[in-house]
Amino acid sequence: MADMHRVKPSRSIAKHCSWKNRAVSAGRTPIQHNKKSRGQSTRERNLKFPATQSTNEMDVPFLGCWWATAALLLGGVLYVYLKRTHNYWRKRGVPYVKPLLLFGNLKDAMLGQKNLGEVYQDLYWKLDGYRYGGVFKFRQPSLLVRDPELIKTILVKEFNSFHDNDIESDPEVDPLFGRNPFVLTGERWKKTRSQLTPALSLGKIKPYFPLIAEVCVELTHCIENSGASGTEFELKELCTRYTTDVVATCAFGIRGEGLQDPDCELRQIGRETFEPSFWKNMKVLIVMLLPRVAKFLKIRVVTQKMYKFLQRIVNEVMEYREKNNVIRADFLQHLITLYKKGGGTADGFTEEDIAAQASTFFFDGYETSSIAMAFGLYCLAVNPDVQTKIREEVDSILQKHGGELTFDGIQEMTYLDMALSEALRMYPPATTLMKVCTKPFELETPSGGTYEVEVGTPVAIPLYAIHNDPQHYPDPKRFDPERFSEENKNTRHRYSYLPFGDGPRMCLGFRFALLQIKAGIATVIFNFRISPNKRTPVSVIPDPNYFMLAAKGGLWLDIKKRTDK
Ligand code: HEM
Repeated sequence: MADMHRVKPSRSIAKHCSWKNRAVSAGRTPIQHNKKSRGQSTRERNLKFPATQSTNEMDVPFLGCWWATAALLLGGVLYVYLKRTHNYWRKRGVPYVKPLLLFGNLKDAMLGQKNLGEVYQDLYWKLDGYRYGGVFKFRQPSLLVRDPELIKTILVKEFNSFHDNDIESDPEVDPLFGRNPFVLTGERWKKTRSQLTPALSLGKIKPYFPLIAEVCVELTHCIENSGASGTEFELKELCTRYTTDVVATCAFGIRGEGLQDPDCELRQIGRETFEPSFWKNMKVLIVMLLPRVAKFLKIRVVTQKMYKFLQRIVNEVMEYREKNNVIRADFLQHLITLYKKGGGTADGFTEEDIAAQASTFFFDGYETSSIAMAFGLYCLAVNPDVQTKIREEVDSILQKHGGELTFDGIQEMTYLDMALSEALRMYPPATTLMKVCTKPFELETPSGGTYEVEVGTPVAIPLYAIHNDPQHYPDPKRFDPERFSEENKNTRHRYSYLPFGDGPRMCLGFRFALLQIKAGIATVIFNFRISPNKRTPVSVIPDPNYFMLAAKGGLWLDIKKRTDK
């Protein structure tokens, strides 16, 4: 609470007084200066002039003075510009966290000292006791929302006032990412969302399941045949190779090779985009936090090399299917159907849209899912009793379905569902929802007045902080799947759990994500035993150089073949 500013009328008098005192002491400065200038100013005393000087020689210090004055003036203007917004929340009677001059409240994220989720968690606690408060995204005032009921209002009830995500990408500059529903706004978002939604309903993803099951077989082979020192694996890397292959087969219609070859082309593309590094993180943070700067600097999330690669594979597969009359139950087929219906016109669904939306699957789906799967397995390794319970569930359901991993079987694994929900609570891959106000909206201030959220105001919903708040989840660091039993779920506010967001902009691929993650975890638990080793972190430290949530140093553990099957 130390650096949080609350608006209390009685304090404003004190503030006036200190302001007045400063003005008086400032008034003294010229007098002191005049005293000094009776003789020589410090600057003059430090300058050594020759006994006789021409006027031209005298120009040098004069020029120096000129530049110094200009620099001072410029610095002053910049200072005023950066500082100008700092009164924003105080003037509106909104509790807020005191900003720093350049970074606002995001210094630790921008300097790679803390993960963005942790930065928003710190701000969340500084605003403890309030439903919402003001923070600063650099110099831009933005809202941080704490109260689940208010979150529901923003995401669902008053969706029209918070319609868009706080991110911008120009399709002209970044043709693939610029078409991603996550960055689209207004009518264009609505149209694209309605085109893609049918392909990701529970009924529509059921036919994808045999493709996922094939990758699960590859996953088993991969674990049996590799691993540093035989049994040691880094979970995030292993799970990313799995989700790379699932995306390859379901979204691009090709056989993935990530589990066979960790350096296959699609995995390289993924690494180029997502592997934690200070500069990559900086690029993505600029796109996420300073969308206008990103637009001005023409920063691309999808590099030219990736763009060409993704475009090429989509074109090749389309050509092959066209020539050979192949129709396959996958996401790409859905996109091809949309293209054919739209006639490929600029107004309809174009060829570039096919590549863009197949890439959406890749960019929005594969990394988030591999993070969730890795944390899910980590939680089971360090909680062997839960692992045993899940193994019993998987064994009995597989037996019921003739020893096969099936779509229906996965839906019956209720304890696995509870355990994965708990892992997503503790470690939500997307740590913060970033919305923007699109229509003025009134909020009550703590003093009983009102404040109108202005169009363009960013709104942060800090999922990582809310999911780890003991008020919603007592003893939040304890992994306890029972929190997600039907009975226990009903004891807390629904909007205190949002790993996939909610409302009309909720994650489009959440059903698919849960399906592929559960299939992957069930495969590992059915075939192997997983246990911590010397390198397994006792507690997870979020990687500061990563815009999502990943464990610094990785999630290492042992995976050994089951002998009791
Ligand atoms: C565990 C895995 C995943 C997590 C944790 C996750 C999380 C999220 C979150 C938090 C959002 C923002 C929701 C909001 O603003 O309310 C989102 C949006 C989105 N996700 Fe996911 N996601 C996952 C997997 C996937 C997959 C597999 C796909 C694709 C098949 C996908 C596609 C999308 C799309 C297209 C959006 C933008 C939706 C819109 O703005 O209309 N996600 N996701």
